[in-house]
Amino acid sequence: MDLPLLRSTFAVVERRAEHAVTYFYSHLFWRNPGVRELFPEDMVPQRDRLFAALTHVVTGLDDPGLPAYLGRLGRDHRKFLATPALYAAVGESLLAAFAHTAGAMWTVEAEKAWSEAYGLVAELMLRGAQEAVAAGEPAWWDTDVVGHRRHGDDLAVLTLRPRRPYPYLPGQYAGVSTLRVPRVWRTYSLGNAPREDGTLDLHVSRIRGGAMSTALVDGVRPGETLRLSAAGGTAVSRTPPGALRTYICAGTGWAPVRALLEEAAAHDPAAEGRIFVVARSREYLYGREDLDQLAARLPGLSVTLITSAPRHPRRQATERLLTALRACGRWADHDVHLAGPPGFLTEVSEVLAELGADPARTHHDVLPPAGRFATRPATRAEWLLEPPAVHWHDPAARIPHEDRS
Ligand SMILES: NC(=O)C1=CN([C@@H]2O[C@H](COP(=O)(O)OP(=O)(O)OC[C@H]3O[C@@H](n4cnc5c(N)ncnc54)[C@H](O)[C@@H]3O)[C@@H](O)[C@H]2O)C=CC1
Repeated sequence: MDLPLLRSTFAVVERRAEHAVTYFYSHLFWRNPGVRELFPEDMVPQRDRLFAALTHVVTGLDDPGLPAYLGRLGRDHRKFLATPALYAAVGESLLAAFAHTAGAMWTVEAEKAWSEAYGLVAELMLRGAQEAVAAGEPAWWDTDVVGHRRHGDDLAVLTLRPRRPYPYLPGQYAGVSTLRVPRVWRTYSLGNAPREDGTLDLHVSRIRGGAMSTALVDGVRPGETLRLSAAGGTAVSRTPPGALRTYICAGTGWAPVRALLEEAAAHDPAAEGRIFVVARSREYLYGREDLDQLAARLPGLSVTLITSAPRHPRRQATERLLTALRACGRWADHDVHLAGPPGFLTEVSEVLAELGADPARTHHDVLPPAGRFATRPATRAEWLLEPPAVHWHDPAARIPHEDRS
């Protein structure tokens, strides 16, 4: 495959990404009546996602990990009802959009290189999907909502009972979809270690204008059905029994940490280390009872709760956390588990590295990809060639202007 040619044409297309994406979707929907209904109503996040995904593929074409990644992606895309015919239609429209946007750069060689590259991507994704079918894995898991507990105006913990066994590890996340917001999938961490009755918790923080989080916090009620996609994420426990560890979470980042603590309480109750729970204010420190109970089962872990002072911006809590982390020692000996808003993860990881924590032992979910569109919140949709990273929503999207700092 002609990588330099792929990259040089992509660089040209990328400069007119907005135009290319508009052309791509218009072409796709015009040529394939019926396909529009497979996509969410709000297409704006789709546009960002498409280019984030293309960037990932183009930059990673020579990455030996790409086939496995694309296989997982294909397996996951069954939830979007992605058929081989749809993969072919997407490829055709993508090439048409590139040809239109790249102008004089779109030579016969460039078209051949892109056609081959897309063919390979589609083949690897479809193979992943076929393997999942062969293994008997469903495209998604239907679950019944059996509990819905509010914590203040913006937070809710939903309890779901999957209708068939749902495999996952503590610390992982799942795509979630509700018919209240058709065809939209959002990622949420699973808030408990697997239970005997199979139920699992989602912790949801409402974002302003966020259709999915608003539906889950305000709308969804027990008795309704939610769909879950296959669990993903590598921020699972790798700490050997007895080794030191630190758990740091902010906001609903408490969910995966809670799951990891449940796992530790069951299998490694003598674990030693520390837990830091950060929230924008005392009212947002939800789940205190659970934390107290888990702390009692894990007496070797010290617990520190950190919030912003009343009427102070929410990020003051992060500054307070960083002060507390600087006062701790032996970072090189600790496995660290981090969960929370993307900006929080970036800032805390950097400080931890400065303090001597080993980045290879600092575990958190992948951050949203950097790039041209990265500053826009990608909140409510996923589709073919979704971006590589989990799109935790951008908390800035829900901070009122007067509270930004
Ligand atoms: N596995 C993971 O990493 C998980 C991540 N999340 C993400 O965590 C966030 C939770 O949202 P909320 O509960 O509403 O939290 P929030 O918006 O109330 O933030 C909680 C605290 O995080 C810190 N923070 C927020 N934005 C920051 C930034 N840009 N830089 C530094 N510190 C920052 C502040 O101290 C704030 O008080 C969402 O973005 C969600 O997508 C949620 C669950 C799991």
